[in-house]
Amino acid sequence: MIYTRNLKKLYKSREVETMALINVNIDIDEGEFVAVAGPAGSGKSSLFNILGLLDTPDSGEVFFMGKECSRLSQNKRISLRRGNIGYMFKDFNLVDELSVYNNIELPLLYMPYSRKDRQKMVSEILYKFKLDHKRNNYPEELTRLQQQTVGLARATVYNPKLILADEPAGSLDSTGGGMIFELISSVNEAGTTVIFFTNSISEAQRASRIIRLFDGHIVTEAIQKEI
Ligand SMILES: Nc1ncnc2c1ncn2[C@@H]1O[C@H](COP(=O)(O)OP(=O)(O)OP(=O)(O)O)[C@@H](O)[C@H]1O
Repeated sequence: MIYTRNLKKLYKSREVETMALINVNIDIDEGEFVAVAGPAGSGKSSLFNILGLLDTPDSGEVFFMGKECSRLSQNKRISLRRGNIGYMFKDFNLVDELSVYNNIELPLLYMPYSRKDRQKMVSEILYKFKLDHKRNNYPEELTRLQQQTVGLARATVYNPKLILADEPAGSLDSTGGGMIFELISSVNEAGTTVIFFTNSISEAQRASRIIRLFDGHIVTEAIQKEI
């Protein structure tokens, strides 16, 4: 599904150079549920952005669905990720001015779906995630768990092949975190590959496999349980 070869990411400012990723090699198969775990500054966001085709490495390669993407133009990366990759962000990233329904519909507006198809897709996911009664509410009227559930609904409404989630429970209490991980697991069980990024080992243990990052390196990989 997605794999990398000798990824390097370097940030340069006038005074300092930071190696955010150093020779990162990962292989993720279709249908896997993988956690990338590491402390602050270990390179998780850099890897999220590169695996999500939002950014490119300074060297090394990224293969997504059989295609090498590290040197693709921005437009080509946009068309490859559109419909294929769903993103969940730590701070939800919902549009405050849009209702729950319109937030979830938003990515579909950039894809070739008719209005009728969009209505069907959004209604189905609202029902599935038990958000139907909130369809006309705005983000500020929701609990944090409901906001993150809308974030997951928006990431999955077009049935992407891969979901990338950056600290999906980072803004939630442990009960809310447990509930969002149950929903993410259900999306994975339905066939979507999931990679989530976390600084919490107990959260990482919800995955089938943990990839540990430390100072831009992969430290160990552990199979947690049979898939
Ligand atoms: N735009 C940038 N300019 C300069 N340095 C950066 C930039 N982005 C990240 N870094 C540095 O690269 C390293 C890896 O950062 P990254 O954000 O990928 O790690 P992280 O594990 O996601 O951390 P956090 O959990 O704090 O978000 C850190 O040392 C960070 O300070």
